[in-house]
Amino acid sequence: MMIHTNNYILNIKELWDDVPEEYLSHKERYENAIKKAFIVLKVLRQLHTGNIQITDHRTPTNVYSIQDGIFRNVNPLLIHIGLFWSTIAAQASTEQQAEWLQPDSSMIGTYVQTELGHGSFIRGIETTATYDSTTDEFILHTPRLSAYKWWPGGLGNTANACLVMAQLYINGTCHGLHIFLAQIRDFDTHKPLPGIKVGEIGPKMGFNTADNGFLGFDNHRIPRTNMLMKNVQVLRDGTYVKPKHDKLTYGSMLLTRVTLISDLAYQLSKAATIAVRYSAVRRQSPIKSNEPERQILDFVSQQHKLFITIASSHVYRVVGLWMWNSHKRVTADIHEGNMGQLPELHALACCLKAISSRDASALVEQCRLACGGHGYMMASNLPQIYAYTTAAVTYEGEYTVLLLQTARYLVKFWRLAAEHKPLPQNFAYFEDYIKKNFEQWRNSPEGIIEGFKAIVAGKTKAAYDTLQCNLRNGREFEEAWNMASVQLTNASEAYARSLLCEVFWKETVQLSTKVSKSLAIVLEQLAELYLMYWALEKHGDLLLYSTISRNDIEALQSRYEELLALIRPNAVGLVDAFDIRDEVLCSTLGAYDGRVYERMMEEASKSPLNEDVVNESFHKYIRPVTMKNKL
Ligand SMILES: CCCCCCC/C=C/C(=O)SCCNC(=O)CCNC(=O)[C@H](O)C(C)(C)COP(=O)(O)OP(=O)(O)OC[C@H]1O[C@@H](n2cnc3c(N)ncnc32)[C@H](O)[C@@H]1OP(=O)(O)O
Ligand SMILES: Cc1cc2nc3c(=O)[nH]c(=O)nc-3n(C[C@H](O)[C@H](O)[C@H](O)COP(=O)(O)OP(=O)(O)OC[C@H]3O[C@@H](n4cnc5c(N)ncnc54)[C@H](O)[C@@H]3O)c2cc1C
Repeated sequence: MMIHTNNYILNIKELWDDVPEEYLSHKERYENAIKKAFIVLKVLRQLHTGNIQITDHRTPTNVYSIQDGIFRNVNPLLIHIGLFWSTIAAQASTEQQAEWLQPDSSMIGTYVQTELGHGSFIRGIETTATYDSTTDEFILHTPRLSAYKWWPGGLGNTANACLVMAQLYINGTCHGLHIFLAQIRDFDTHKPLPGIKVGEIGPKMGFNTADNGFLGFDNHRIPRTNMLMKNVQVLRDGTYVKPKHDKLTYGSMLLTRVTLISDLAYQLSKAATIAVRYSAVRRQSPIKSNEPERQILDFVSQQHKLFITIASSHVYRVVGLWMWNSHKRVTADIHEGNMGQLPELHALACCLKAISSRDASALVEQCRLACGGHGYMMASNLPQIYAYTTAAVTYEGEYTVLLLQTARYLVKFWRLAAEHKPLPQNFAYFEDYIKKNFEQWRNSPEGIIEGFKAIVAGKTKAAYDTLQCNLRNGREFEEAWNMASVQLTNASEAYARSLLCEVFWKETVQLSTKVSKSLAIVLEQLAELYLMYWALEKHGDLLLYSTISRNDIEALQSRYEELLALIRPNAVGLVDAFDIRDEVLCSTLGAYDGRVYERMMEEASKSPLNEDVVNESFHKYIRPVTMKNKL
């Protein structure tokens, strides 16, 4: 059947709510979401098997992105689709994949790693998987309350299987964390299997349809062949065959961190679309007293809040793709047995995931504030986008924890530089910094990129020197590291920013040669705006670590303001170009037709509090008090 999938999905009536989901109870929201999730899953399966064919080259992406509109919150099958299948595909042996990755499988799975007691420090995970060679089984066990799994999406009510991260024990020896496939509910009745305690963790700031759950095992047995065995094996006699790299088990986290960058770009484009369109419709105060009220988008301070959001969405789209391609290359190398590029990929993914999620949530919040009071309405959809985006600062590796991973990588190269040992080309600037080979400041994108590299070098040096000083004062390495951790995270943050600036600028310049002259001009303006914005934000660091002067900063400020004016006429066109349908934006403020006030009134009329002209609480509670002496 040849179908244009977007229209197909848009026409499935059950996927679209008459009553906004905010008016539903926690339970009703889940039930509504799960109904929709299985309609979407069916469409995805039909796409997979070719029963529905793609007539639009962008369709696979759109099926996923349109889910934001269908669920407004989160698809309870997000982890089933996004992490369960991908982890099996990446970490299970060929035979396991053939058995488990069937399109008509009965398994609805999730990725179960975090525990009540441990999320960031995963070596501290307490769930055990003990090999019993007499029965050829692993025994999964939750030894205490803190070992209960806590958080996995879809675990509460939906999943009947999961990939569980547990400490592997063979003959009393702990071999560390490994991943096991465990069935947790009966496929037919959906009742928890004996030895399984499973449930949902309750309402959260966002992710309220994600069905996050808890799970405990009471000596639950699974076949030995349920350990994911692509990179590591346990043989029938209990022999342990080590992986080629001891962090390959962490591969799903690495992949998700990479994919999140593009997802966050998309969330930013939604927030920018809403806030820019609203700012073009909204008029408040004249600029000159004798003039009519102006579109709020004409206020330069409003442009300052919004254009960086448009630019940042492009940055994370470009850098997300760049990281995706790096991940593909490194994974292909790993298949060939070459692990050499893995540490770099991990270091990049950590800091870029941390900064992209932090930037995205700060900018979404900025867009919400830029819409004034109306941005606070759920019907603007900005609160939901914020709640979704800010969760990404924590999940898949908490912000600070990930920056500290990247800091390990930076410190290694600084040590090489300090000891005058050879450095890879991409860290040659560390040596320049040590030799004080400072470039003369240039007020240009290239100059700013060099300036950011000087900040990375300067901050890494400061952190490294503090670390060494702590060591000289007799501290043990881990303690010295903890004492330097504020400076270490600062160095990582600067490193991420320098990467973002460099990759975005270079890719934009390259892209500009392939598109029309007029488009190239706008793309370069956005890229330049991004670099100028961050140079001005970090001007204190530039003064500390580069050769920039006060005059240079003033010139940067003027150019930045010039760019705001240049971008203003294209602002609405730029967000229209994100091409996000009204059904996905779900925003009274951001719809394409600009009927903001009409839509707000239409949404308000859906409030159950408007169902009765006089609410019954008046008779029960208000009237007895207000009319007490008058009756
Ligand atoms: C679009 C999808 C939407 C998704 C929806 C949301 C779903 C959310 C799901 C989740 O949140 S799942 C749970 C995610 N949990 C985490 O991310 C936990 C974060 N913690 C960690 O990753 C680790 O604990 C740690 C912080 C990396 C430390 O691990 P560990 O204690 O084992 O490390 P060390 O022994 O200290 O060794 C560090 C050493 O290892 C290297 N390394 C660490 N991770 C990786 C990796 N993934 N790949 C490659 N290498 C890795 C690291 O570079 C260090 O190397 P050296 O410096 O020692 O050379
Ligand atoms: C919406 C959502 C969905 C999730 N989905 C899943 C899922 O599907 N599957 C799953 O397994 N998990 C999931 N998680 C769990 C998530 O991965 C963890 O919450 C996350 O890894 C952070 O761990 P934590 O909660 O233990 O935070 P903690 O590590 O306790 O962090 C608390 C504070 O301690 C600091 N801190 C901790 N360690 C260090 C350190 N070494 N150095 C410096 N500071 C430190 C942190 O910076 C932070 O400020 C989800 C979480 C959320 C919010």
